[in-house]
Amino acid sequence: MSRPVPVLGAGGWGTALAVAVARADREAILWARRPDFASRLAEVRENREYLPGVSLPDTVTVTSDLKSAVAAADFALVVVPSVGVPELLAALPRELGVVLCAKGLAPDGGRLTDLARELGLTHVAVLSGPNHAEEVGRGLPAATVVASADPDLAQAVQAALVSPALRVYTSTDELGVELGGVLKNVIALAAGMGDGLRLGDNAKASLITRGLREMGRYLEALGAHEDTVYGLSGLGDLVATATSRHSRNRAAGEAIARGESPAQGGKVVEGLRTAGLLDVWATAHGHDLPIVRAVAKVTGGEWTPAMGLAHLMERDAKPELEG
Ligand SMILES: NC(=O)c1ccc[n+]([C@@H]2O[C@H](COP(=O)([O-])OP(=O)(O)OC[C@H]3O[C@@H](n4cnc5c(N)ncnc54)[C@H](O)[C@@H]3O)[C@@H](O)[C@H]2O)c1
Ligand SMILES: O=P(O)(O)OC[C@H](O)CO
Repeated sequence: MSRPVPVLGAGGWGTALAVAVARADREAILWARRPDFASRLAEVRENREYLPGVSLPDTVTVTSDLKSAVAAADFALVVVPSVGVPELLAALPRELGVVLCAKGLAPDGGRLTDLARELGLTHVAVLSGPNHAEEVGRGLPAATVVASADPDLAQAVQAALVSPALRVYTSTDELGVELGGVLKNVIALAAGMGDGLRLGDNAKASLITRGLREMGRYLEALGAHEDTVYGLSGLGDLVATATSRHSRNRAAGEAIARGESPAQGGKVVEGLRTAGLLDVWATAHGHDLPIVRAVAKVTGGEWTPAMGLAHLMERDAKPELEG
């Protein structure tokens, strides 16, 4: 019999993934950090704070006891915001497989997969794609990618999630899949700023296209497969996030451009943290990421959104395919 799948983190995405596991005819153990929150969720069977309107199936159990949640598992889905990933990974048994689902960076601006390995975890995978929790939780059709250097782990995760509502692909390009999800949040913030400034459809399409190019250049320079950026974790997630009414990153960008707070009701907006980390890291390593630079300057309070726009529009004219 298949073992239950621990889903560590009971925000919107963790809750939707636990429901997806149940839909794949597997038992899920949903771990929430706060005992009172876990008790309420176990009783009410609906995550009213982070994913209202989605009922937890009977095959999802809820706990705040991390040790018991992972005790019988081969692997766990790690679904807390990137800022909480180091502490959570440090508390897990070294032999456990970890599937990193956060679309963010480690505190030093590096990759969460590298951090996991530095902590002695050797079975590592990432899960990423155009996957708004609000839709996956409701069983609307979606596709996603699990990438790992360990093909057995990737296939085990695929089997634990695949259902008629969720098509799960595998990939060996862990770096490309991981960083696609990280970068698209920053481009989505820029798209939201464009919405807030009422820049129109041409601007949105141009930003997505040049954003994809910026992502592709960066990923390839770091060693990703050249096609990964055109897959679900790259183009797919960029489109889903830059255009969706569900996206917190897009909505945060729109709020900034309107002079409002980017906060999204206590829900994580990864791009706000990523933009600055990525700008510093990319600049230190000699990469030119103009959209990331503009978003980092705006979210860091140094530039207005209009200055960010000017930074992008007034760059030197050049051939499209050159950089
Ligand atoms: N929401 C989505 O549609 C979606 C889809 C794919 C990926 N993601 C990614 O998944 C990650 C989690 O996002 P989410 O939407 O579930 O977030 P969320 O804002 O809905 O919820 C965050 C959850 O994590 C908990 N949390 C916060 N800090 C923590 C810490 N230090 N340790 C343990 N738990 C902590 C919160 O209490 C809450 O339960 C993010 O990196 C996000 O980019 C989200
Ligand atoms: O709501 P966002 O902007 O964090 O995006 C959620 C997912 O990453 C979309 O795939």
